[in-house]
Amino acid sequence: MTTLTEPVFRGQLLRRAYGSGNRTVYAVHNATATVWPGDRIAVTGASGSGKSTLLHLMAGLETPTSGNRSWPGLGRSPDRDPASIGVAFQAPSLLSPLNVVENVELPMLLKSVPAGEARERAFAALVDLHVDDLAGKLPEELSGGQAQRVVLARALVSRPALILADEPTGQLDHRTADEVLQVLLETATTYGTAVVVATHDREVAAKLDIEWIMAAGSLIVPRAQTHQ
Ligand SMILES: Nc1ncnc2c1ncn2[C@@H]1O[C@H](COP(=O)(O)OP(=O)(O)OP(=O)(O)O)[C@@H](O)[C@H]1O
Repeated sequence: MTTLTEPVFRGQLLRRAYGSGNRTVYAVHNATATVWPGDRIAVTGASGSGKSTLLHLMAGLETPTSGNRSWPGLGRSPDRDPASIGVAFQAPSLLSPLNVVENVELPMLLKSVPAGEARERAFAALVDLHVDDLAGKLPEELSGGQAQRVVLARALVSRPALILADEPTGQLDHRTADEVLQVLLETATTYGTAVVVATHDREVAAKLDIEWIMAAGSLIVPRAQTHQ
């Protein structure tokens, strides 16, 4: 039976290799870490150090070359229920035929939330992220920063147990970045959501409680997080 005291993610000696032979790159090398409900984690490190690959492994979107991972606190694997993890990744991920509000309500409809409630919650998330005026627009009509906020609204709206966000404020001005991070953290507090944010921005990292550092594929985490 699932209890609230189980981690939402556990990875042990996770590796992800690209290429083969002497061209093999270990984007992530022997990463071991645990995420507990409500954790607020920044993943920092230089460009190319493996932050995005780590988040993709944690989301179940990449298969590890070796190592084990599990999501005990989610009750089931994200392979079977994609809506239980909210993801906000760098690659354009909004569905192009759907407008903004339809994109944001989609994870809830997949979870069988009634359509009226899904629409209401989608609007509320857009209001929180100051993009409700864009509700009827198509993804191709959005700027990079607007799309980033819509993707974040979609990640938050189904109140997942775990949100993984890759540079969620990378295309935003300073003030908007602060507001967006605030919304993310408030939502996390309200719903006990664990948040893992990959970022280059020291100010963003300073607002989170725990720092994981990626260095050339190796993950350095606070000691307490490797032994639980
Ligand atoms: N699909 C892929 N095929 C081959 N190599 C890849 C692939 N994805 C990532 N890599 C390599 O793995 C390493 C880690 O990449 P990753 O995107 O995870 O780093 P990052 O820390 O997120 O970088 P950035 O901060 O620039 O987004 C890099 O050397 C990259 O070139």
